[in-house]
Amino acid sequence: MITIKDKTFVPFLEPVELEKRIVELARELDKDYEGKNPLFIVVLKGAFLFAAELFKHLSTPCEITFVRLSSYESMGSSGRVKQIIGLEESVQDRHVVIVEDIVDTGLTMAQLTAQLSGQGASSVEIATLLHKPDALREDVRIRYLGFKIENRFVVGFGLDYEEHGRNLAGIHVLYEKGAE
Ligand SMILES: O=P(O)(O)OC[C@H]1O[C@H](OP(=O)(O)OP(=O)(O)O)[C@H](O)[C@@H]1O
Ligand code: HPA
Repeated sequence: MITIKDKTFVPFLEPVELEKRIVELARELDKDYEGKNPLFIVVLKGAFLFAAELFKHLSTPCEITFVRLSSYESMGSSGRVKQIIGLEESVQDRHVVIVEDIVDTGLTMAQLTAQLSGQGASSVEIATLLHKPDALREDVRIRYLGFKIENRFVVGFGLDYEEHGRNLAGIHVLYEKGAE
């Protein structure tokens, strides 16, 4: 068990499990994007560790860029997506892969995919480490998925609770009595 601020979290996905699955995702991406010079767009802050691990194992020639979007406040969605750092590159006629840490309500991904398609990308796919199907409120199609998880709050491996816990090597879930 670990304590972050006022909350207790318990281990949920170990670093070795994460790495194993991320290597598999990198292999799939290598196969699907060979010769396509994809543009990977990493959504900061949460996706920084997933992206780092993924790109270490990816060998297809590609470009990597970053945006910073924010919608989650404390332990819930604010219902609005703020663009803190936007995209510098043109996506016109590019094969784009969004690299995200988690798809929760789907609001962030629904807005970003619509924006990129509207800007003339040839294709837009989502690669996310985690997804909570029971929390989804938008029509979002995930092409590359690490783990489907229950609708419970998680931290670690890039994900935060009130900006803390991003540096944890594994994913931890909020401890709720009776939910273990
Ligand atoms: O599916 P949704 O309900 O839109 O939630 C997912 C988004 O929420 C988190 O970002 P957050 O707003 O916490 O910013 P951060 O990445 O800087 O922590 C996460 O990194 C996703 O981008
Ligand atoms: O479960 C979560 N934890 C941390 N950040 C998040 N952003 C969306 N869902 C989550």
